[in-house]
Amino acid sequence: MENTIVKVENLSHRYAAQWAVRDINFEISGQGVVGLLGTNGAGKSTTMNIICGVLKQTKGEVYIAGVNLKDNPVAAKRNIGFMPQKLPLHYDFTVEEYLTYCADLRMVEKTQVKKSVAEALERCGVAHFRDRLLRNLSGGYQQRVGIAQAIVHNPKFVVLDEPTNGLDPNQIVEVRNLIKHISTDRAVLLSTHILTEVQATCREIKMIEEGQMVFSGSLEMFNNYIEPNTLVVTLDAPPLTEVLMTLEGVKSVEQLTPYRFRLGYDGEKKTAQRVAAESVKNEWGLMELVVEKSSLDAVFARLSKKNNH
Ligand SMILES: Nc1ncnc2c1ncn2[C@@H]1O[C@H](COP(=O)(O)OP(=O)(O)OP(=O)(O)O)[C@@H](O)[C@H]1O
Repeated sequence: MENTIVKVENLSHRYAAQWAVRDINFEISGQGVVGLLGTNGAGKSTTMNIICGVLKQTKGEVYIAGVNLKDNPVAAKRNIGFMPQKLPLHYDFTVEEYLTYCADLRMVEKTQVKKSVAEALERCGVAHFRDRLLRNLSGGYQQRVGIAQAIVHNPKFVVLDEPTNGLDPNQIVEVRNLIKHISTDRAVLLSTHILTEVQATCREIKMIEEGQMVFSGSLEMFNNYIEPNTLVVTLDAPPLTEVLMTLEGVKSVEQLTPYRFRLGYDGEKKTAQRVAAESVKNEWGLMELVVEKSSLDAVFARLSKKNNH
C-alpha cells in the first residue's frame, strides 16, 4: 500500500491462557479516521495498546512508518500519538504545563517545545484554558487536552481509544469534530463500540470480534453489507393486513398506525416494485414507500455470527 503508516502482521496476544487477539493483519495509510469497531471485550484495547507499544505482543509484527516497533521502539513511537481509554492526565498541572511535559516526554526538540505546545493548544481549542488546572476542566475539555497530548509531537498516526466515552451529547459532537479536524493531515485509528460514532467520523472500518478481524473496508461497504429487508408503506385506503400478506415476496406485516405498515420482505427489488404496482392497481392510495436499510447494529450482529461459523 502506498504511504503505509501502520502495518500489522499476524498479530496475536495471549493473557495467561486466553487469546485476546488472534492473527490480525491490516494496513493504514494516508489521512482520515479509521474506526476499530467491536463489542466490549472484542480485543480493541489490546490491539491498540500493542500498536502503541504499551503492551508487547505474544506473536506478530507491527511497523510504524516502516520501523519495526519491537526492534526499534523509540524511533517507531516518534510517529505515534496515543490517547488511552483512561486519560493520562496529571490533574495538578495547568494545561500548558502538562502539554510541555508531554512534549518533553515525546522528545520534541527543546527549541521547538513552545511552538509545538502552542500549536496543539490552538488546534484542540484549549488555548484560552492554558493556565487552568486540569482538575478544573470539564470532561469534554479534559478529553480535548487528552487529544492535544496525543498530537503535541505532530505524529503521522494517532490512536484514540473510546474518545467520547462518558461525555454528554454536546461534548460528543465537539470531540468528534475535533477528531475530524486533527485527521485532515494524519491517520487516526479510533476504537469504539458505538456504531453511530463510526458513521459520524470514519472513512473506513475494521471490525474485531472475539479477537479476530471480521470486516475491513469502507463505511459504504459496511453499510451495504446486508440487503434491506423491510419496507414501510403508507396507504390512504389500506386493505386488510391479510391482503398485504398475500403479496408475493412479503413475509410479514406489522401495522404501525391505521395507515402505515412495515412489511418484512425478501430483499428483492421486484417485491418493492410489486407493492407499489399493487397499491396503484387496487387504489390503496399509496402515499409513501420506503426501503429500510438494516441498521449497523444488524450488520454488526450478522458479521459476528457469520465469522463464528
Ligand atoms: N490484563 C488482562 N489480563 C487478562 N485478560 C485481559 C486483560 N486485558 C484484557 N483481557 C481480556 O482480553 C479480551 C480483550 O480485551 P480488550 O480490553 O482488548 O477488549 P476491548 O475490545 O477493548 O473491550 P472494551 O471495549 O471493554 O475495552 C477480553 O476477554 C478481556 O477480558
